[in-house]
Amino acid sequence: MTPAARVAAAIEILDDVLSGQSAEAALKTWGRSNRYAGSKDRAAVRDHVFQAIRRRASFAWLGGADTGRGLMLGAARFTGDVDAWFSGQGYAPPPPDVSEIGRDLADAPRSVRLDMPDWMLPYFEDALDEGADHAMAALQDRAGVFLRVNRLASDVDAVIASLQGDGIGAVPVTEVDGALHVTSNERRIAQSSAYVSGLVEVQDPSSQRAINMLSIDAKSKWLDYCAGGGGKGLALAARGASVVAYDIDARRMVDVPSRAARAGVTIPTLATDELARNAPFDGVFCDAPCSGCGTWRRTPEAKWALTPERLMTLTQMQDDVLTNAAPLVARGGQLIYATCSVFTIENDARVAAFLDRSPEFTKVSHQHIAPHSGGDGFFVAVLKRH
Ligand SMILES: C[S@@+](CC[C@H](N)C(=O)[O-])C[C@H]1O[C@@H](n2cnc3c(N)ncnc32)[C@H](O)[C@@H]1O
Repeated sequence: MTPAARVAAAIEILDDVLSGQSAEAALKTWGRSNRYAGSKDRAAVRDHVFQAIRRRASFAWLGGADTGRGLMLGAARFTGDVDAWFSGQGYAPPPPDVSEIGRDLADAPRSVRLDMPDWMLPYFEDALDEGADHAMAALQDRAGVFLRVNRLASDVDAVIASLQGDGIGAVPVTEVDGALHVTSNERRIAQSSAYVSGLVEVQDPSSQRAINMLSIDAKSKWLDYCAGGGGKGLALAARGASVVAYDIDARRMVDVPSRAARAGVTIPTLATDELARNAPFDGVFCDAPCSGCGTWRRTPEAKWALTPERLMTLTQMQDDVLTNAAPLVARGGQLIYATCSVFTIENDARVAAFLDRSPEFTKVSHQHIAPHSGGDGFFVAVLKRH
């Protein structure tokens, strides 16, 4: 496919997304009916689609319409590719006509320039003050790919050499021990021998930083309470903890046993009625359900889907998680509350409300990580039970 034909494909897919399909579903449907497209074409089309969703407001402003064509025309005006992408030759979309007037981004409202729903601006300002615009701007572009070196099985230098052998470039992330930034051929990771043999896991450096700051005694007993795919539990196990996993939706944990086996550890999964009999735990890690606003570079559709009502529902779920997890913590043990959000209402405010109703816990430390730190936005608080 020519670069312009890829843009034409992105326009078609974006129209499906704007009419309500998820980007993954729309990409899949397009892929099925365009089997001639090679892996590089598919990757390029996917990148166009996700970037247009990340920058939906500013691209629509520049392109003159909130449609597939408007967004890609805005993308072309943003990168200076209008003549190359919109030539009308071959499979290229037709050139812009007089009605498709672009507007100058300098004249756009701040929420459009930052590609953020208007109502969310105060939430970013409240949490990040001067850093708010910088954080929102960081969410306008694609995230990097990062790995966690499995310290039970290898070390940073050996992993970098192994990845190099598979043609993949990676460098250590400054200040996050054991984290690597993949600098080339990131799409080969899942086939690389380092990945297949469990020397690395894909994990954002902010999550790694949060686990690194915890004090974890060897063989101490930990519960990954909102386990999902088990990312946090795997990192806890790599620190020497003995880990079990729980998620209210057991189907989300389906990959936990195989990921654990690949990493050379065992992480049993528990059902709700098994929690109490396996308690108490030295540590309970609650990676709570949240807006995910710190990760919106990876999940840009979520940025446009969040509503004030949904945010309030999430805070209730966060309170429930803390309330239900607290009795599972041993006396002297740790309760960890984490989100991939930067909003105060999901972070400090939830911890404060929990401490108010739970006098047997005190806060030991907490960390806010903004999404312009190199990794995702993240929050972690360490609470101790007396
Ligand atoms: C942020 S995700 C977890 C991501 C996961 N820890 C990881 O590293 O990949 C939040 C998870 O919390 C689960 N969850 C929501 N409410 C819960 C509750 N009351 N108790 C336990 N898990 C809950 C959701 O099913 C979801 O899988």
